[in-house]
Amino acid sequence: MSSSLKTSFVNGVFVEADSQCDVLENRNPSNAEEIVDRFARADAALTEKAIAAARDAAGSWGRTNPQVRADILDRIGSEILERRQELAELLSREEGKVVREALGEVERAGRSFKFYAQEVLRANGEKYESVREGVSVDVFTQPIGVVGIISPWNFPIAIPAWKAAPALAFGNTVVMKPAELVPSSAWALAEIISRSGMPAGVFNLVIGPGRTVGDTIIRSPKVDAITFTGSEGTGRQVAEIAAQRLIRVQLEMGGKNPLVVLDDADLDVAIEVALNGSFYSTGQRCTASSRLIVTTGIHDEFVARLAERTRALRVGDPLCADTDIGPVVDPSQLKQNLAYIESGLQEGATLICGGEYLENDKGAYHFSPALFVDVQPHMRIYREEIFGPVLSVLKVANYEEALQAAEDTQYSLSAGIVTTSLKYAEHFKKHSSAGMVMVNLPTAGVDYHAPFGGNRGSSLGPREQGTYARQFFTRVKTAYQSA
Ligand SMILES: NC(=O)C1=CN([C@@H]2O[C@H](COP(=O)(O)OP(=O)(O)OC[C@H]3O[C@@H](n4cnc5c(N)ncnc54)[C@H](OP(=O)(O)O)[C@@H]3O)[C@@H](O)[C@H]2O)C=CC1
Ligand SMILES: O=C(O)CCC(=O)C(=O)O
Repeated sequence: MSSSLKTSFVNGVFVEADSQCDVLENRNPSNAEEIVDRFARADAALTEKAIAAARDAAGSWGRTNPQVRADILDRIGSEILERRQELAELLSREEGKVVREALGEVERAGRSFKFYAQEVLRANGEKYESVREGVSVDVFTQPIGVVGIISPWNFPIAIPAWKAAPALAFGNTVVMKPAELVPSSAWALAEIISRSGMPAGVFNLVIGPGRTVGDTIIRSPKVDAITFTGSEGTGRQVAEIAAQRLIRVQLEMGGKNPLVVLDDADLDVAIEVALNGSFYSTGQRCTASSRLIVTTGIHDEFVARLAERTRALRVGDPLCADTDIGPVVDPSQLKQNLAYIESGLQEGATLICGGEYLENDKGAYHFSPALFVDVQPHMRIYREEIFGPVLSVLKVANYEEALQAAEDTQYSLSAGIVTTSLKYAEHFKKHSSAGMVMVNLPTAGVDYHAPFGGNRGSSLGPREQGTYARQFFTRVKTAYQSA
């Protein structure tokens, strides 16, 4: 018997489709039996409708009184924050993040909307003195138009929020496609937006595969800009199409982030920073530290203590308050983690602990955090993004070698150093090429109001978040006028 399933939010209406269609089952990575929700996958035709709605709404939304936009964004932020516990549990069930971290993520989403509610009212523009007599020059920013948002699975509500909030605040309309693994948090966000007073067509959500829904968005002549977070491979495809179409693109992709630990480090701080940055969120963060670069004097004691703490991490149900590490997001990511463990062993690294699938009666994708030593810079575990709780330790002689090793990567998103030396801390902040540098702090877990992004293979285009987001989500107009 057929029934209706949710599929998309288009032009202010929640669209349903026949359940005989292509059904997307959102499964709980902690419990193979549990289906969190079911959706009908949208097709290219429905995606085109969402894009057309966004196009039609763009002119009037761009001209809306800023106070109206500010109030709407503020209401969205308030509802997210009021419902943080419920939304965090939903997020844990669909993605596997422990509920403590999920709460932090939901708060970040709510606060992003509240931040951009204020940014709407920020002064916009500059006045220049012209080099010509009797001429005035005004420079100000305007909306780009229709923004396509393609988001990944590892931050199911924060990334959609930190992309949608500035897009909408600065007067653009949105067509969003969340990752297929995590449609429910995005759906909850669309429901909240639908109650906020946002006019029809301004925000649209399309649930469906990257190869159809995502592809339709990036190729549509009605879309003016694309902001994407995900793998480097898909990012390159998005950038190539955007380049052909001469539209602007913002990419946040991978990382192989180094954490340098120097002989003078406070060991307790170093252990906490390494555990958090490498293993929390199951290592599924583009900012995770997956390369630990440790100087010889501290290496052995540091590794011994880190291994002890790593073994003690509790891998389990993300909804239990005492779980440290939730499941891997899905079987294919689990397979990828296990393949990297095999590769590390074959290439001659020593696995001190972890790296195993932890079988359990619920079919959860539990994987024990892994620590490799005797790592060489050419090894795949040291060079490639694993996106799991797998940490490789490289031993180096001194700070200079550590900095050189930290830089030896195609990526350049986040980099950290643990030291008590002001001299090395200052030098590292200046000379690391990473977009974000941390001193005595984990490489992952950043503020919602400061610029976010990296260099080389990690990012392309202007920074996300904070006041810097205006650079991507607006265009600059220079107006000359004769007096
Ligand atoms: N930097 C980061 O934050 C992230 C990095 N990754 C890395 O990527 C690896 C694979 O993860 P995965 O989820 O497959 O990453 P993808 O890059 O495939 O997915 C990211 C987003 O892009 C969409 N997409 C996929 N193909 C296309 C396409 N041809 N056109 C337009 N959109 C598309 C996806 O949709 P759909 O879900 O339907 O495939 C998803 O919404 C991970 O192991 C990790 O290394 C992953 C997530 C986040
Ligand atoms: O570390 C963070 O706070 C953000 C990480 C992130 O954006 C990502 O993994 O995609």
